[in-house]
Amino acid sequence: MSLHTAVLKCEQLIHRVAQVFATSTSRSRRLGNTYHDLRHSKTFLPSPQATAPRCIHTTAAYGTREVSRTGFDDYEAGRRNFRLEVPEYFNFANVVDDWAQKEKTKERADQPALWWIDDHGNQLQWNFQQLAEYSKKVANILQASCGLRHGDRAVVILPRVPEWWLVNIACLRAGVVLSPGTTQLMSKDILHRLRMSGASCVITDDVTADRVDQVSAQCPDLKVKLLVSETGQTREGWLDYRQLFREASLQHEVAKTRSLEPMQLFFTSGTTGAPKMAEHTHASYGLGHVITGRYWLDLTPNDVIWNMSDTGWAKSAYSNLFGPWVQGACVFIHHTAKFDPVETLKILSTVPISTMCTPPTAYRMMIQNDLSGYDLSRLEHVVSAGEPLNPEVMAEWKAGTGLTIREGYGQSETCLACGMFRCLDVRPGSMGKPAPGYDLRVIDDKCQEVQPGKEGDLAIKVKPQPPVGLFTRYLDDPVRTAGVFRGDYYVMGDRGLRDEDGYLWFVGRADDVILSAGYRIGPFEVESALIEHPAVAESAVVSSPDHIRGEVVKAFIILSPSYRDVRQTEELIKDIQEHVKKTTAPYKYPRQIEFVEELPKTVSGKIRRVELRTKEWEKKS
Ligand SMILES: Nc1ncnc2c1ncn2[C@@H]1O[C@H](COP(=O)(O)OP(=O)(O)OP(=O)(O)O)[C@@H](O)[C@H]1O
Repeated sequence: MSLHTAVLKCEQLIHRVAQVFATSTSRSRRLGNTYHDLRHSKTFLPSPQATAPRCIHTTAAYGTREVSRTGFDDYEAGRRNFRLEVPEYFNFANVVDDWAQKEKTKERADQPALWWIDDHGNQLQWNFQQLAEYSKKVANILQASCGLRHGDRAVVILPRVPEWWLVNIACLRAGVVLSPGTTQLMSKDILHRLRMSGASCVITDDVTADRVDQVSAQCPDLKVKLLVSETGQTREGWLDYRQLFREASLQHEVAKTRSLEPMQLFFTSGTTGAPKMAEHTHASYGLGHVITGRYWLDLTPNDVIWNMSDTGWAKSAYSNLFGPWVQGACVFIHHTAKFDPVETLKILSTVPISTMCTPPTAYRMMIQNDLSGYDLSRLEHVVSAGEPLNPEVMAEWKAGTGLTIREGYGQSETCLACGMFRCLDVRPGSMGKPAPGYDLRVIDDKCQEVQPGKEGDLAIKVKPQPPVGLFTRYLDDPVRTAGVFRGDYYVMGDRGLRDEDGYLWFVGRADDVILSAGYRIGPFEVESALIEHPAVAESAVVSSPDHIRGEVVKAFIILSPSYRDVRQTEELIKDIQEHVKKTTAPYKYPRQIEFVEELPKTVSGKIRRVELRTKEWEKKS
């Protein structure tokens, strides 16, 4: 099947996505701009009509559904009718080119596809035509200057600069397999990634270039280094992206990539141990994220989405690239070193962002502020993923903004596997229902589905067919790959349960579940109870060894600002414990509490309970 006939056979998708996958057109338009001109250019601002429609928040309670604009209105029927057919050849760069073509023919309004700002007041907006053209130049840099060939691998470690998006699309165009990394990586991590991925090229900025140079001699596969300097500097042993960009040709033919050949390699967050390298194909992420963009994010070409994920994680591919652009939406980026809740709220008040995707931690920090002081009326759809979302946080956000946060659940190994889709009545604390195309179940050790209300392993049925979005393997690690499959299932490493109505509830990562005196206790439930206490800003709950119960629940707590100077900590501990006993089943209350200034987190902001637990057990062994 050719690209032209690559069609998503989902009832509601057929018309639209068939157009998206239609022929790409190669065009040539002279660009007089240098890089710096581009960065500071204000090409256009979306007209008021082009911004997302204002939402009238009529949902007084969580129970009310919202009208989905692009996804489905009837969950069961939508799932039943969903088909995602994989053609023999597929390349997402053609989707970008197709939107570019639609802009020319006015089928898509002339509005940004990428809207970028930084902390210094710089702003940039590119439409799909510009994205298509600039990424063709970068594809030529990769092939002609870096000497990369179809199938070669490149590690890309860039902060949230516009070049990250160009390099992503350029790698697709050239058939180069991209492995993204976060700028927080140090030399040792970079060495590990370069070696594990076998990359022949590294693309990075000034800061990380230093770290690469400390280890590059130990990477025999690494042939070429491409510097994307923010300051315009050059560096010995590195190709200069800026210079090459100015000279690169605009003519480029998209590589003919098979749907099932490797496209990207993602390192997992390392929440539970050393990061694993999950391999995805052109189809698994390029096509699989139709579910993310259309059904969960519910995006249209008129939407502006802000996903705050770091460029180094799979989540960025979810909601910063494939999900939005398959729908023709605009990706908004704020290039900043650190998440600042007040700055975030200010941006939401001034930029017409319609859809926000951010982890629970960010919501937890934002609700510490008086939300009524910000005009958040343009926000229409808000989602959360990466960690479980506490119902208390949801309630406070709802009280302050009128908006319901809808959860999504997925991994680097998958696309969105489960979500609180807009057509579903929300149940706070639940992750929603399985995504279209995903047969996500709760199973026991013998691969039998467990009864509603009973805890088990969250697992995706992969036989007779795995869902399109599933990874192919952990690179060069057949043992680990085999270890995550059980019978007909891919076992996700998380524990959960399903209620009578088919909603899924996250209990905890398999390793984080606490076994105390015969009870199984998920940390999330205890943390959700704790955060309802006014003294608790954030917490992490782990097991601690106990000679009678085997293990007990221990909570590490960051106090909220008004409690930081409290002296009677014993009294406060008792009060918090009593509160938990009243809020959830008493056996779950934390018998031990320790107040801390901060919690260990992965660079993607997830709490590393494994670190606290290990220290706890080492301390007492
Ligand atoms: N909505 C959610 N609720 C609860 N947990 C979630 C949610 N979304 C994602 N997660 C957690 O994040 C995990 C996926 O994250 P990711 O692929 O980045 O790697 P990781 O599991 O954090 O790291 P590692 O596998 O290296 O330990 C899921 O398996 C789950 O544990």
